[in-house]
Amino acid sequence: MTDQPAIELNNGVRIPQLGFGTFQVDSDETQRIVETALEAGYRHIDTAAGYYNEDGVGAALKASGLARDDVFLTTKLRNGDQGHDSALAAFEASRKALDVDVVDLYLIHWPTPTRWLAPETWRAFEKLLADGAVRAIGVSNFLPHHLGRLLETAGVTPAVNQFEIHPTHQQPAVQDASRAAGIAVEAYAPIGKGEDLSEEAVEAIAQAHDVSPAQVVIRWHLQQGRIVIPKSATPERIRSNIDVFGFELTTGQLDALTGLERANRLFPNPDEFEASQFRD
Ligand SMILES: NC(=O)C1=CN([C@@H]2O[C@H](COP(=O)(O)OP(=O)(O)OC[C@H]3O[C@@H](n4cnc5c(N)ncnc54)[C@H](OP(=O)(O)O)[C@@H]3O)[C@@H](O)[C@H]2O)C=CC1
Ligand SMILES: O=C(O)C(=O)[C@@H](O)[C@H](O)C(=O)CO
Repeated sequence: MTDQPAIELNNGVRIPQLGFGTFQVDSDETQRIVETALEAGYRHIDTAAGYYNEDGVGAALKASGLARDDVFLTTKLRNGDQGHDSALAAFEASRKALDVDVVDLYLIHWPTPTRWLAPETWRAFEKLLADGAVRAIGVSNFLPHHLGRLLETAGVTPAVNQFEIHPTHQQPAVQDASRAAGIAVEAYAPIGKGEDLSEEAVEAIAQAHDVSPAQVVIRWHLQQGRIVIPKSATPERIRSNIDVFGFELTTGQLDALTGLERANRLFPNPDEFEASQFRD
């Protein structure tokens, strides 16, 4: 493992704080960009059954020649596979596609509150954890009331909540509720799908440090203790997005970025997103 910051999860497992996202990339391209990412030094890859590219991630891992223990792999359960037995079957399919024995972090992708199958899904996740098939279990897109509802019946507290956080949409109440429950906060769409990079404050801070706007925003997440998983399919950006350990933002610069909040949601509201994520 390269010398990068890690966060200790609530069960003692350590996750590299900076990871690499793979949403909206097909399998072949995923293999190429994950190979580039691993060469650049990323040791944490984020995928999902619903991205239909887990096999590309697995192929890149094999091709890299890195030891399995040196790379932290996260995948997620598709909404349509929630339920106890269906989650266990879907996990086996993900494990096969990734071509690994153990997944480091397995997430319930969305709460799907109308169907609300989280309690029985979570029992399956707890079994996978007890069996050693996964090292940590968590959730994604859970708002405070979804966390509260899950915790009423959960035996194991989720290790991670992965949700949308970038300068123009930070969801402070979700961050606070997650942390208060001992759940690590992981930022997805961390640079606002690229859209937050043209904010004047971001550009000014980038100029001051002679770095890119993306490096500034990634650094803002890291200095605030969040796990962060930027995606890029562009080799130069893949490399520069991890080159963020040679400068530090001042408190004033952190505050200026936090001041960009304007509830600018780019992904669905978790209270409304019930899509199965099946392809057909
Ligand atoms: N749990 C969930 O529901 C969700 C999880 N995720 C996860 O989070 C990851 C990251 O989120 P994502 O939605 O991909 O968005 P990001 O915020 O990571 O932004 C990705 C976009 O920014 C561009 N970009 C990347 N680096 C730079 C740079 N240095 N300069 C300029 N533009 C740049 C990319 O372009 P290009 O690729 O062309 O370089 C791409 O268009 C996902 O890939 C996925 O793994 C995301 C959404 C939902
Ligand atoms: O990227 C993800 O992980 C997602 O779950 C979402 O992008 C979701 O699948 C979607 O497509 C929202 O429109």
